[in-house]
Amino acid sequence: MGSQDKHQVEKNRHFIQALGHAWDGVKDVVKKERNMRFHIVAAVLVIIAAFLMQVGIFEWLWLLSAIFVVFAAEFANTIVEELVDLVVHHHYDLDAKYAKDIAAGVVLLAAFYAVLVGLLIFWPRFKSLLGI
Ligand SMILES: Nc1ncnc2c1ncn2[C@@H]1O[C@H](COP(=O)(O)OP(=O)(O)OP(=O)(O)O)[C@@H](O)[C@H]1O
Repeated sequence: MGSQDKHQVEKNRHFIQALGHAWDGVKDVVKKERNMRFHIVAAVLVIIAAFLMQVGIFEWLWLLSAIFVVFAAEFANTIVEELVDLVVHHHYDLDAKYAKDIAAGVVLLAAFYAVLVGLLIFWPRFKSLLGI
């Protein structure tokens, strides 16, 4: 973990310290989770496409919301994975499997939602670009 206060267990003393720990959390998820890096690449591609196709303000809102829903789902999934591993220490456990599979399901649903939003916004533009 990236924190400078490696052994801190008491509450944060000030906002900047809390912000530092929150930023460490974001960096850790990006560093440790391959899927998170995949989501970031996909989000950058969507943002480039949205710029190129000059989508409107409400379409930007839908796209950005979909991106953040996927990011939030991946963060929630990582929290569940870390907590389960903390409790069962990598031993096989049916409840652990249940919790992790549900957490992964949340990411799947979020990704499905994002693909749907992307299709609704980009498909009509692709169609007119391709002349079909
Ligand atoms: N302790 C456990 N007991 C039982 N099943 C487990 C356990 N740990 C993981 N699994 C099973 O393995 C799957 C993948 O585990 P885990 O999510 O830890 O790995 P991952 O591939 O790194 O996930 P992600 O791709 O979301 O980061 C889980 O969805 C679950 O089905």
